[in-house]
Amino acid sequence: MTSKAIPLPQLSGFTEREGAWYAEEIPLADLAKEFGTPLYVYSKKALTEAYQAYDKACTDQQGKRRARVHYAMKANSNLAVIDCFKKLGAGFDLVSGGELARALAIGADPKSLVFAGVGKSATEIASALQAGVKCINVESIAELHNINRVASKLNCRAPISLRVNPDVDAQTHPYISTGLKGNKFGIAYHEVLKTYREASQLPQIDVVGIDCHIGSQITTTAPYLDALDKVLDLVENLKREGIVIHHLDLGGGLGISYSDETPPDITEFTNTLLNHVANRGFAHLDIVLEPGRSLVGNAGVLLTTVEYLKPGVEKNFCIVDAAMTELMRPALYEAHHGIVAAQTKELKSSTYDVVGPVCESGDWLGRDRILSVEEGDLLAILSAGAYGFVMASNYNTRPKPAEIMVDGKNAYVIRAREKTADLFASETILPN
Ligand SMILES: Cc1ncc(COP(=O)(O)O)c(C=O)c1O
Ligand SMILES: N[C@@H](CCCC[NH3+])C(=O)O
Repeated sequence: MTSKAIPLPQLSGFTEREGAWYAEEIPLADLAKEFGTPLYVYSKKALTEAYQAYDKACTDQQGKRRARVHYAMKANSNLAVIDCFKKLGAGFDLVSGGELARALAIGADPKSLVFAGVGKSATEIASALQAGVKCINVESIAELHNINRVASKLNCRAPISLRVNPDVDAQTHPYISTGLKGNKFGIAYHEVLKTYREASQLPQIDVVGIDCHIGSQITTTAPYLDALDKVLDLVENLKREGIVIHHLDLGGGLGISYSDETPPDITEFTNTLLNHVANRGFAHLDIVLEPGRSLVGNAGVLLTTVEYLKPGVEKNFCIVDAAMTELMRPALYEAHHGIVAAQTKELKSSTYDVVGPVCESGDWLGRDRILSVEEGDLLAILSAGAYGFVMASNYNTRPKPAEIMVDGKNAYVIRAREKTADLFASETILPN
């Protein structure tokens, strides 16, 4: 039936009732029938609850706001998803001109936007300044000077913070660790004070904040507190030098449970960080949080149909119609996602590697899964709401799947399935 050996994550938007899996009030099988597979399905309830947990923890008992959530839309940037968060009161963390365009397309307040990224182009910097974003998080001295030049050309001032690389081990997968001195992100800790001094002398630059983001899928608070202490030490030193910091951006990175991980819950995590800031005497700062995965990861599943069962010499393969092109995380990080049959069947179970049709041996979605399935059955790949569709590709000329948002008994197409002909519509062949 399911991969019994490995626990499934706790989900609020997706439940099993009498052997059938539902997205809120709709059986997954009905969604697959109506919209086809592969299919991304998101639960509005699940992402709303996650946001509200952050929002509540960001408000003190007197109702005073202690921090603001700027959703890191890189995790899932579908307009319907970001619009839900905007309506709930979120700002956004951006990493490209494309994400800026998405935020502006849904009418986000530019003053709710922070813009990070190691390689912002002059065009992207200009768009952010023209839009009037809250802050550009600067990741190198060279970028700082480029921002100053662009602001000078536009005859405006650029609000900036420096992204500190605190050299703290987030104890996560090496590909998604960002706060170690060997990572490309942020300004080396020992160079931060010097760079702030330089920034404060530049004619078009306004120093407004300080920023730190140490990685993703982090399951303990200890590395956050280590990084926070280092950042607050810098804020103290800057104050002594007369450089005033107005906001403190603590980044994102809180992990979710894909199977048996036990990250702190959103409330505990947020309280621990904000109480630490307050205990060190910095509660007056405007505090920014940039969660991505913890808001959407467990609010989405990827539905896929079993094409063939292929008994192998060493392994049995369950070949499905989704692939690494739809969900790249297993191929890229050997990431685990729970996989369940959308409808339980009384069949003999077997152990399978769940694989896609793509022409790569790395094209797998789950390994050694115990499943009771036959051809044509529907599987749900769990915890696929973050870094799922956004990392999809058209490799092997595969159209990207549709995305659906479920709200109670209603399902909405929030992105239509791509059409094969559109994939090469902008290509041209030589005249002869
Ligand atoms: C600057 C920045 N902020 C926030 C995030 C969101 O991280 P997560 O989805 O792990 O919460 C990321 C991604 O790691 C990031 O690079
Ligand atoms: N894509 C990564 C997270 C990257 C976070 C962005 N810095 C994942 O799927 O886990």
